[in-house]
Amino acid sequence: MSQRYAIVAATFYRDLADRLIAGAQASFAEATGPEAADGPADVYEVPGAFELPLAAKMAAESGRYAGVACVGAVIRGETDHYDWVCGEAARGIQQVQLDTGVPTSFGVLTVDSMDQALARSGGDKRDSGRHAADAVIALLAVRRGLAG
Ligand SMILES: Nc1c(NC[C@H](O)[C@H](O)[C@H](O)CO)[nH]c(=O)[nH]c1=O
Ligand SMILES: CC(=O)[C@@H](O)COP(=O)(O)O
Repeated sequence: MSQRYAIVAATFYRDLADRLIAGAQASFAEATGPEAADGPADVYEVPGAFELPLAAKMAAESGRYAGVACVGAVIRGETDHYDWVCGEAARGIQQVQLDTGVPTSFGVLTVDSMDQALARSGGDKRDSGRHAADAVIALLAVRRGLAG
């Protein structure tokens, strides 16, 4: 039975979420191979990045997934709301993986503009969705290495 993964996506910016999900799915599919014909990752959606940690915790504790990739985009506005959303998403996601031992990655764009977000979701800068899945795969490889 090939490993299964969860992608938890904040859809505050729908188009950016779709780009990030596609990147994560591509990475998980490459890691799993063709046996998972319907794709090795299940996608769960939440309204915004602030909800990512609890959804990731639910997925990690379900026992169904080898790892969880969290994706989303937070774009700075006029107030300090950006700081609170980003900070709590990052802190919460990190706590999930430390508490559960299930690799749970941070693929949340924290940017000042839509252009910056587009460039980092499969544009000319990077694909943070793919990187989030890559990080899950890498942590699972560390565990396999330690298991001998
Ligand atoms: N401004 C952005 C948000 N804000 C919403 C919060 O994440 C949260 O859903 C709300 O406070 C209710 O708890 N979320 C993003 O993902 N991106 C943003 O730019
Ligand atoms: C990141 C945010 O929450 C942001 O979109 C909110 O915008 P504002 O700070 O102008 O209220």
